[in-house]
Amino acid sequence: MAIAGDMGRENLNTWKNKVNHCIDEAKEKLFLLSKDIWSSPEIAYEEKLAHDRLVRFFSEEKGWQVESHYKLDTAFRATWGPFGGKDGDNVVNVGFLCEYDALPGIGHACGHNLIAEVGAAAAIGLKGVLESESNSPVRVKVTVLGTPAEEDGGGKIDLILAGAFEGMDVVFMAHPSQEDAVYLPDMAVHDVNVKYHGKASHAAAYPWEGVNALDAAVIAYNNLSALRQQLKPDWRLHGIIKHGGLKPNIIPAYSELEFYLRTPNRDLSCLRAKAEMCFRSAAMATGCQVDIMFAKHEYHNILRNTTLDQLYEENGRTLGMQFTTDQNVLNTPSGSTDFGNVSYVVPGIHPYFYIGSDALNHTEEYTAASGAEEAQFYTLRTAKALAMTAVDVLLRPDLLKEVKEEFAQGVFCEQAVSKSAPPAGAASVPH
Ligand SMILES: NCCCC[C@H](NC(=O)CCN)C(=O)O
Repeated sequence: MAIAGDMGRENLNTWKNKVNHCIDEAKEKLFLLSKDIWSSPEIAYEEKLAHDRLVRFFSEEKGWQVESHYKLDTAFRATWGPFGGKDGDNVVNVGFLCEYDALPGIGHACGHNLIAEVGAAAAIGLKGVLESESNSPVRVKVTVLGTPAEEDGGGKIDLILAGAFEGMDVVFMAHPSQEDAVYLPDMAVHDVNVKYHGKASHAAAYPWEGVNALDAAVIAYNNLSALRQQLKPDWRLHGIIKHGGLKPNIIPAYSELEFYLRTPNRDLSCLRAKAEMCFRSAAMATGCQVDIMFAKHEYHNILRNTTLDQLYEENGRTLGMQFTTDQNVLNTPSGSTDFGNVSYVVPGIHPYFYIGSDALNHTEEYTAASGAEEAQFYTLRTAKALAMTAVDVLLRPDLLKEVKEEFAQGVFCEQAVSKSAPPAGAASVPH
């Protein structure tokens, strides 16, 4: 790949070193930011303190235009630039995403405080080098988007629909994990909430008068467990009973289930239809009424951009990252993310990073690891690799074009696959 105009490899390296220097200079305030978010965990769409803390962080930095409550109550946007290039040049808008929602009950067990820190650090690093190198060959704008509600709901999808990603050329974020990995296969997911309505009665004196909603939930749960054997190995179906009654001697008049349905690509219709039959048949068996409510948004799988992946990997290696080569890890579904939907509207990457602990995400041990000082080295190293990748995109001519061409091709192929899939609905469920 060529390197911009008269800017040779040496210049590219100078820029990258400067990015790293700027991030290192800010490390104390970045740790404070992350620690504050970690100390007051808030669940999806309720991240008021995290929102305020991030807004304060960018307001205290020079030169950022900060919009609090940007399109969503707990979203924000901070922009800097355009800067460099020549008046009238096309502006390259580089986006960094911050997540900051926690899980109910166990705090920042997925390390989203570190995701916020990575986004902030990478943006500061990129701005720092652009400011200090007055000879940027391209006109650049840096956008930080605070995206709430990844664990539940899909804040990024709300923001896509509200136009928040329009005009962005490329977008970066990274997610804490057990290893450094440029890409792990995140799956499409659709959440479903199911309510059974029965009839209460004295469970010993006149049980025949009751209609047992807990039985419906249990039958549905078992139906889905039986279905699991017939699913493809890389599909996932799992859930909880959220409400199962009030007391053993009251036949439960109400029960509630919450399930996640996941497949490796965007077409969830087959799994959705199969699950729906499991829920409905449980209602029939018990005589309950059932309400099946699929979530407003489906998350898509991540559309990969290998051009960006390779750059990130090269940059990560220069910083000492050892990317996993374990095929089990690389090929096993790693959950889901609303970044999947972003990856279909803007080219981007969502690498995973080691945080200095073998604890597994969504455990109390991971919560502890996400708040520990030991995670800082790895978090800032990840931010550096992302910002260095942004530098590549800005300084190497034709690279952005390549990134965009791969993106367009990927979207086109995915659409072709979706169109050839059978229509959604129970009638199309294969046996
Ligand atoms: N409501 C469904 C969203 C679940 C998102 C969650 N995300 C992560 O764990 C991030 C790592 N991929 C999940 O997959 O359960």
